Parts: sequence; structure tokens; C-alpha cells
Amino acid sequence: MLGFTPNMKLYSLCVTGGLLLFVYACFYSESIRKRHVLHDLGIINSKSDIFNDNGAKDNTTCGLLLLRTLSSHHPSKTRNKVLPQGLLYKKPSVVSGRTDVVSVTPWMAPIVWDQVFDSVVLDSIYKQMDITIATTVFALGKYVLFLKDFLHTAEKHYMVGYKVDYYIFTDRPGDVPNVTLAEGRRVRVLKVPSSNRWQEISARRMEMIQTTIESTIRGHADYIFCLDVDSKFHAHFGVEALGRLVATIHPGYYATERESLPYERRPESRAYIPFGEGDFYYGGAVFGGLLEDVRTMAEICRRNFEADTANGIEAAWQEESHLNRYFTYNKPSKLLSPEYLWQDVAGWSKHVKIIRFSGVAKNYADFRPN
Ligand SMILES: CC(=O)N[C@H]1[C@@H](OP(=O)(O)OP(=O)(O)OC[C@H]2O[C@@H](n3ccc(=O)[nH]c3=O)[C@H](O)[C@@H]2O)O[C@H](CO)[C@H](O)[C@@H]1O
Ligand SMILES: [Mn+2]
Repeated sequence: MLGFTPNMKLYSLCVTGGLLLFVYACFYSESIRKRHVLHDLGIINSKSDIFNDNGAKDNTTCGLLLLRTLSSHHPSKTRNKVLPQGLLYKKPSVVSGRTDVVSVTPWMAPIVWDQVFDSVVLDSIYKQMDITIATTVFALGKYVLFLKDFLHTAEKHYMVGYKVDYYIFTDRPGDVPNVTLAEGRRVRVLKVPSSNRWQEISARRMEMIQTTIESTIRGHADYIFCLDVDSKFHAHFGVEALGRLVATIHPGYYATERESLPYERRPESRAYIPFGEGDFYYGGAVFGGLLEDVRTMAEICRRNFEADTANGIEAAWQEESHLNRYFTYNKPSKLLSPEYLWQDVAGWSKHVKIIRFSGVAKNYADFRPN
């Protein structure tokens, strides 16, 4: 048996100890470096604190969080709601307010109705963040005719005082009207192929939203809203609508029983929602959120839509059906009431005291390609 001399033992002990120290030092400096990167990105508040998704302090998930955060580009400037000192505003109440509508979902997401928010407070908080809101509108074929009123009324009511980049997807770039925009607001025209099926135009929006976020919008905006073009703004539509993942309750079904919601009911479709499930019926005409949350949603709806196409099935309401399926199992963090998505033809409702955005009455045959 080979034996160690005392000198050799001491030598190997030193080498092992040295190695261990070296490994520890590497690990420690890497962890410090990660913390500095996080700090530089504004993701942690001090160089020794790290917080999980719920804002709770977390000392264990540094590497994981770094990976997740870097890959999801969370805009840190939208995290904290900092109110400037000295602002005078109406005292909020917890015992009086609107009682005719519900303003929170069972999963604790706010539902935005008139009178539940204070724009003085919200604007004081959001103005300091210097955010940009990307806004996508598709105007293919004759739908370019809706752009003028859409943009004109948006400049009057939509995110007024904030930076807005309108991304207009069209097959007729020459017909995009010239509308004067307020400072900090821009139009970007993106040429897309024409289609002779309106169902395809409507549904392919998901794919284009996903790919345009990846190729063009990422790094240039904090939030995104995706809106139908055949609509006009009629009243304030501001930062109260911003959130991580924002869905809008469809005006046609806000008081409808669950079993009568027009979800896709065929189990063969990837948009299938079984009877007994689902919360609300959401409109495909207004949705939004943080760029990465909307990107993920758009990608999943697009994949499911494409899988359906490959199986020879088209969901009842195209991408709107897939959107409803997504929101059923991936709960939106904020819901907009039908004030934010009305239809001119719908008349008045006692719950909707103010109409902010509404689809214009149109003769479909005059505008759609099929
Ligand atoms: C209020 C609401 O939730 N509306 C939804 C509803 O019908 P709508 O009847 O509102 O559908 P629509 O004809 O407005 O089409 C949706 C959008 O696709 C674009 N487009 C459509 C056709 C065309 O030739 N050119 C063009 O650019 C345009 O941006 C339009 O706003 O159902 C659609 C899917 O079936 C979409 O989910 C809509 O968002
Ligand atoms: Mn529409």
C-alpha cells in the first residue's frame, strides 16, 4: 500500500484547500457581478437586496431571476408607483364608491370603470416614468379609410401627454393619411401582404404583433396596446388602462351567462373552452400590457391558430377565440370595462356612463374583401 509522508499530506491538504478557496471566490464574485448587473438594470433597489415577482425579498433565486429578467426585458421604470410629495388630490374612500358594477375579479385584478380611478394621482405617478406606449393598428384593404378618424380622435383622447408610437400595418402605405401628432408621438408604417379573407387578416394580427415586438418594438417601448382600426375615441383613455396583461370585456356579452358566451366549443380546436369554464368574454379589438407579456400571449394564440389551420379548423371568432382561451387560463392582471370597447350600434347602457372607444357602424360588405 502506498503511504503518504507527512510533507505530502500537508502539500495535498494545501492544494485541496486552495482549490476550494478558488472555487468559492469564483462563485462569490460571479454572484456579486450578477447583483451589480441587476442593480445597473434597476431591477434591485440596493446592491444587497433582491425581490421576487411578488415584490417579496428573495435571497435564493439570484441566477434564475437574472436569467428570467434579462430574457424578459422587464422595464424596471414601470415597477414602482412613486407619488411626488405635496400633491393635493381627493381622498380615496374604502366605504363609498360605485356599487352598481364590480371593480375587481375573483383573482384580484382591477376592472376599470369610470369613477374608480383618479387621473390626477395616476398622471402624477406615470408622468415621471417617461414611458412609451406602442400601439398597433391594422388597416388592410379598405380599412385604411378608418385610419384618419382613428388617429385624429386618438390624438385627442388616447394616452394624451405620453409618448405613443403608432405602428400601422397596411398593404396600402400610400393611403395612410397625414395626421398631425402631438410632440413625442410618431407613426410608423409597416407594409404587409394583402389578403382576400378578412378572417385571415384579423387572425394574422397575432403573428405580426409577436414578430414586430421581437424585431422592431423591443427596446423602444414599455407597454403595447393592440386596437381595431374601425373605431374612434370619444373620451379619456389613459394610463389607468396600463398593466402587465390587459384584457377588455366585450360590450356584447358583459351581462351574459357563462353558458351563452360565444367561446369556441369544439374540443378539436385549440381555442376550446369547455362549458362550465371561463370568466368573461373578451374583445379582440383592445388588448395590451407589458411588451413581453403581450409577446408571449400573441405567440401562443398564433401557434394555436396555426395548429387549428393545419387540422382544417378555424375557431368561431378567429384570434378572438384564441385570446379568450389564453385569458381563461392565463389570467389578465387588469380588465377594462366595456367603456373601453363599445360599439356605436349598441346604444346606451346604465352601467356604461362614458364611452371611451367605440367601433363605428359600418356595412361589412363595403369594407371586407370577402
Ligand atoms: C369589437 C371586437 O372585439 N371586434 C372583434 C370582432 O370583429 P369586428 O367585426 O370588429 O372585425 P373587423 O372587421 O373590425 O376586423 C378586425 C380588424 O382587422 C383589421 N382588418 C379586417 C378586415 C380587413 O379587410 N382589413 C383590416 O385591416 C382591422 O384592423 C379591423 O379593425 O371579431 C374579430 C375576429 O373575428 C376581431 O377579433 C375583432 O377585434
Ligand atoms: Mn372591428
